[in-house]
Amino acid sequence: MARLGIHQDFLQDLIRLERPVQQKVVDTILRFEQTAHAGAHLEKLNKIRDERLKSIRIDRKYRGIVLAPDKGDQFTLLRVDTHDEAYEWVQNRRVSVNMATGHMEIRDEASIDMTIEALTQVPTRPLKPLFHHVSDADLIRLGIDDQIRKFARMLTDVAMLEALEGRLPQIQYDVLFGLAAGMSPEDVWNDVVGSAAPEKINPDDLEAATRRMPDKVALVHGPDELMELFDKPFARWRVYLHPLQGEAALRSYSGAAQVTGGPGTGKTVVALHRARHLARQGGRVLLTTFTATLTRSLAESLRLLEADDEVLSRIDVLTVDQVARRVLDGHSGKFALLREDEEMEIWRRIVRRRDLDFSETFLREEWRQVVLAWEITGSDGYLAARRLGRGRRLGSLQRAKIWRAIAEFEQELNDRDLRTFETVCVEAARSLAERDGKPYDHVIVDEAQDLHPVRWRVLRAAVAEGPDDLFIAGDTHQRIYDNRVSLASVDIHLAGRSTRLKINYRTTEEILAWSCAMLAGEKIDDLDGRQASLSGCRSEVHGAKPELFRASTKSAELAHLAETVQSWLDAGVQPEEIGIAARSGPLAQEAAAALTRAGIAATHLTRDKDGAEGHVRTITMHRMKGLEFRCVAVIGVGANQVPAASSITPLEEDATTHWNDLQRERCLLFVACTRARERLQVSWHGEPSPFLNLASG
Ligand SMILES: Nc1ncnc2c1ncn2[C@@H]1O[C@H](COP(=O)(O)OP(=O)(O)OP(=O)(O)O)[C@@H](O)[C@H]1O
Repeated sequence: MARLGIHQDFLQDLIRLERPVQQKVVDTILRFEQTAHAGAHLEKLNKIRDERLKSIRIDRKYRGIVLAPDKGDQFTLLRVDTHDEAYEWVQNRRVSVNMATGHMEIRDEASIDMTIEALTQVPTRPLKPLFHHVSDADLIRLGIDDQIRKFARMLTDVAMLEALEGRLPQIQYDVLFGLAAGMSPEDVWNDVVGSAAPEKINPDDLEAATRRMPDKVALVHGPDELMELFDKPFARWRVYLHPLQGEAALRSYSGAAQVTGGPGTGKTVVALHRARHLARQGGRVLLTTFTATLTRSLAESLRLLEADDEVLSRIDVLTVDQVARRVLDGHSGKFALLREDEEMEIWRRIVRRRDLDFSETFLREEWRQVVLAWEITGSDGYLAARRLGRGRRLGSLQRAKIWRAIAEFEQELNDRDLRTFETVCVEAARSLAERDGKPYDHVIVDEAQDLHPVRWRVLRAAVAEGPDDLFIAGDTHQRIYDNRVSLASVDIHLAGRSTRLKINYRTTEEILAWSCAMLAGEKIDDLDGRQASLSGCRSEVHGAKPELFRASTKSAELAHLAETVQSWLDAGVQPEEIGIAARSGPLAQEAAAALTRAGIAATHLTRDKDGAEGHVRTITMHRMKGLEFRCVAVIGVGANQVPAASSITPLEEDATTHWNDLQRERCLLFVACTRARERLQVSWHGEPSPFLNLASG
């Protein structure tokens, strides 16, 4: 039976078509797949360069463009447009196989030929060729074919290359752009070409070429899946998986493994596919992360991915704290949990009573980051502790005083039978470690960068050490809480079982590059004790540059926000596809009120309040994690608001924590900006935040 693959770019176009046209596209595709001689539906086009491109009739006005291979029965739908537009597109295009990646690629062959011709006419000028430093052998190895090589050799300036962006096959353009920017062929190979080339590439076998790119061309199984794909085009991650994503999600590992990568590279998608894969094999799976909001969104996505209730019943989607509470409820019964402000009050009383010259925040962090993180139980251990990650040097006498204060705090919790989230985890980890039977066969962690060591110990103890025990997805550039860990210190050893994803599927290249520039020069550790890197993280989708707006007052900033949101709505963006992020809850709330006053329905999202249908969402930057929007406005990015002064430890109190706090605030802004799919506006009143990348907006 003929199979029709759907190219992902086409799916994006489809969202823009009117509903009745979408329905006709679905009908056409179903008819195509149901007939024995699928080719019979296809029309040959005259005067086109590549005869393997055929047209398919959708209705009187619309045509589809289908790649029909010379042999085989796998076809690929590349485009749907009005008759004239579709014909204009196809006329000059040629499809080929990239000899480095083995993938199918499309170029505007006519424009490239015309440019070569025009350049040949220009009298030679004594300018150095742009690629004088790159040998033909390197160009060929990087997949630059004859036509593009001829073009590349004529260039003397990168602007000439940029003028043909969108007309060259994308990978070949990126290769040349990287070389022109001074990257070595090795770096270009690693960052652009990516994975190892397939062994044997047949330049004429387009069917094999499309099979090698499941993240771009998905073969849909049956009409239901097809309808669903059209109904929920944003959930296309269910069927389009990059080979690296698929491999990371489905392979067997001899022990703990991780997937890393910059924002929007599909780490959560991999975690979801892995959870389903392991549950389908009969395993009891824990899919976990650090906030209840994120678990809710994971659970929803999982239901999109897997319809079988039996498989779903084998997957628990819980925060680590929920897992720990379940364990304790099981053997200690109900217990009282301290809120953070109540806990601070106890520390404050201890500081006053003992007349200490340390703040309550310093003591609490010393307890969390040294005593709990390193499982210190006695004064000897504390006096000898290396206090990694803490910046203030402490003499023996100071340590002794601090230890007395910590012991008093722990005693008070004990006497009053109180627990904090962390102590619940400590007890749960101990209880789990003593058990022979573990509650799970596989533990999958998303947003791993934000878990405290005590939570890691719960997870380590919840699954027996062995093949496929722990699978960890995270990106330390997006760490937005105070928790740092080296996995080896909690007995999780990755031993090189790590995959780094590089293609961002959420954001445009313009938004991604602008946001990444805010982290340039920051030294950020990964979970394995090495330095993390965003190099090579890129998006294949282009769009408008981020817009920066400086207002003189807060009300002028909010008035400008209302104008921007209105212009997005006027352009056809749905209200719920717009997210407004602010550093503080009150500012996010004010933004919702300002929008409402301007006649735009808006809701401020909180732990207990989801956005209503037809409402724009305003959210704190912390709550942006796990969400994404077509259009994002980040507001209040002024020097007085970002970083938030109250979240920064004074330099004189603890220098390391001070710098860590600043880095975390910078990462928080990075997270908020990288939630935008298509449009990003960043605004402030007064002086701009020192983190802002003012240069290239
Ligand atoms: N192979 C793919 N094809 C199409 N879309 C994809 C693919 N992989 C991921 N996506 C989409 O990209 C977006 C980001 O994916 P996901 O949330 O998994 O990334 P992430 O790496 O976990 O992001 P972050 O670290 O920023 O939270 C989602 O909209 C997802 O649907």
